[in-house]
Amino acid sequence: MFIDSFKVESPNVKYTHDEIHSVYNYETTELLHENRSGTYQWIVKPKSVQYEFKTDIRVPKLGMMLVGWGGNNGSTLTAGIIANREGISWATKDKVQQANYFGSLTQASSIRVGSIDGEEIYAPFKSLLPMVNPDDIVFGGWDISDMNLADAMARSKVLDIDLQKQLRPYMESMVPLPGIFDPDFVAANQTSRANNVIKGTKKEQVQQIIKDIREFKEKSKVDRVVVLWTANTERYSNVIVGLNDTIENLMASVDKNESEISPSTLYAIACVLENVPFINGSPQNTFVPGLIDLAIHRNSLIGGDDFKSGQTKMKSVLVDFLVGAGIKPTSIVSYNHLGNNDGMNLSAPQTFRSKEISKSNVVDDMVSSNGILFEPGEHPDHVVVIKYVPYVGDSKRAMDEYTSEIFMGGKSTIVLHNTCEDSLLAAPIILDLVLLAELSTRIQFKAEGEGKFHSFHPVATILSYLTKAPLVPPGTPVVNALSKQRAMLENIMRACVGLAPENNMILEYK
Ligand SMILES: NC(=O)c1ccc[n+]([C@@H]2O[C@H](COP(=O)([O-])OP(=O)(O)OC[C@H]3O[C@@H](n4cnc5c(N)ncnc54)[C@H](O)[C@@H]3O)[C@@H](O)[C@H]2O)c1
Ligand SMILES: O=P([O-])([O-])O[C@@H]1[C@@H](O)[C@H](O)[C@@H](O)[C@H](O)[C@@H]1O
Repeated sequence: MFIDSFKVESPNVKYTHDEIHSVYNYETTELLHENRSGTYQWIVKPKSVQYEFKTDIRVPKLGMMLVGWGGNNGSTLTAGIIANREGISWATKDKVQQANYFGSLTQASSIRVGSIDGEEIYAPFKSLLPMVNPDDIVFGGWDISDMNLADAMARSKVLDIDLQKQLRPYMESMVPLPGIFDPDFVAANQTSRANNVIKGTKKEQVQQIIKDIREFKEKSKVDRVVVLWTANTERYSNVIVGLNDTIENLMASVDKNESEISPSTLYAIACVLENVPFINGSPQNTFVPGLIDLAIHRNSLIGGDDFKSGQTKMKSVLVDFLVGAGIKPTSIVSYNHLGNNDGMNLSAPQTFRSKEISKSNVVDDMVSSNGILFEPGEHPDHVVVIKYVPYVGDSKRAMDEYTSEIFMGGKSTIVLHNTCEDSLLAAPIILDLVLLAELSTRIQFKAEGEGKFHSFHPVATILSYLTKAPLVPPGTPVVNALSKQRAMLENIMRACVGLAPENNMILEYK
C-alpha cells in the first residue's frame, strides 16, 4: 500500500513550528586489535551513541544556478521542471505523455515505513523531511555560449518536438550569464562555442561570479542559492605545492593570475566565499586541496564529483551483487559511444582521462570488502572506453562485459547493452543533488558529549549516491556501492524524524 505522508509520534521526537527535534540511538561497533593470551585477536564491541538532530522545517525559496546552463543537461532539466510545473503533456508516436520526475530519488522513489495486516506500507521518499518543491525553483546560471534556453533545448535534440514547441515561450527569455572560459582546460573543439565569456584576470572573474550570485539572489528574491557545475569536463589541474595545495597558496595563485587554476575551481572559490553550496557534476579535480581547506575553513558545502547516471550506476549495483554473492569479478570492460557535445569534448585525451579516472575507481570498495575472493591489492582488470559518434546524438550506447570466476573454476560472463538519452539520466540527478544539498544545510546534530549542535561536514558525503567518485573529507571511507549509499542517505533522514534505520528483518512475521 502507498500512503502520501505520515507523522512520527514518539517521546524521542518533537515538532515545533520551525523545527523537528529528534533523539536517536546510533548502534555501531568499536574495533580493537588486541593481544589476548599471546595471540592478536580482533575484538568487536557493540556500542550505542546517542545523537540529537534538529531539522529546520522552514523551506526556503531556492535559486538553482547552473554552470553550463545552456548545455544538454542544463536545458533538459530546465525544460523538465517547467513542464512538470505547468502540467504539460505532449503527443508522442505512442501516446499522450505527461511530464514526470522518473529517475529522481527525491521525487519518484519511495521508502518503507512499516507494515499493517501483513501488507508493507510505503511513502514517497520526499515525505521524510520537508524539501523544496521543484515547481518553486528559480533558474539562473552561466554559459560560455549566449544561446537562450529555448534554442539550447532545440540544439540538444533531447526532448520531443511537440513538447519543445510548448516550452519555447517559457524558455526564450532565459539567457545564460557570461562564463569563465579557458580553452586550455577543455578540448580544442569547444572554442567555437565560446561567445559569452567573462574577460579580465582570474581574480576579476571570481569577483564577477560573486556579483552574479548576489544580483541573481536580489532579482529573483530567493532565500538560498545552490550552484552546480554541469559544464564541460575539464582536464585535471596539476596539484602543485605552493600553487593550490593550501588556502593561502590557492588564493595567492588567483591573485597572481596563475594559469593552472581552472575555471571550475574559480567558480567554486566564488561560491565558498559567498557561502553558497557548490556541486561538481563533472569528473575533473575542481576541488584541489586548497579549495577543500577553504570550504572546511568557511564551513561552506561542496559536493561531487561526476553525476552517477548510467553505466557506472549499473556497475555499482552489479559488482556489489557479484562480490556480495561470493562471485569473483575478474574482468570488467566498459565501452560507450555518444554523439552530443559532451562526447565531442571527451574525444580529447586529456578530458577523457578525467572521465576514465572517475569511472574506474568505482569498484574499489566492493573488491576490498571480500578478502576471500581477492588477495590484498588484487583488482579485476577494468577498462573504460568512450568514443564520439555524432550520429547517435544524446542517445548514449553503453556496452559492458563482466567476466567472473564462479564455483570450481567455472567462468560466468554477463553482457549488458543500454541505449538511453544521456541527459534524461542526468537531469533528475541534478535536481536531487540540489534539493538534498539545500536540505542538508538545514540539518544540525550533535553526539552525546558534544556541547553544541553543528552542521554536517562541509564535504557533503551525504550526496554520494548521486556521484561516480564521491568526494569525502580526508580520512573518511569512500562508499561506491549504490545500495549502501542509498541506505546511508535514507537512514540519516529517518534519524532526523526519530525512525530506526531500515533493517529488513521483519521480525514481527518470523
Ligand atoms: N549526461 C550524463 O549522463 C552525465 C553523467 C555524468 C557527468 N556528466 C557531465 O555533465 C557535464 C555536462 O554534460 P552535457 O551533456 O550537458 O554537456 P554539454 O556540452 O551539452 O553542456 C555543457 C555546457 O557547458 C558550457 N560550458 C563549457 N565550459 C563552461 C564554463 N567554463 N563556464 C560556463 N559554461 C561552460 C558549454 O557551452 C555547454 O553549453 C559534462 O561534463 C558531462 O561529462 C554528464
Ligand atoms: O554515468 P555513466 O553512464 O557511467 O557515464 C557517462 C559516460 O558513459 C559518458 O560517456 C559520458 O559522456 C557521460 O557524461 C557520463 O559520464
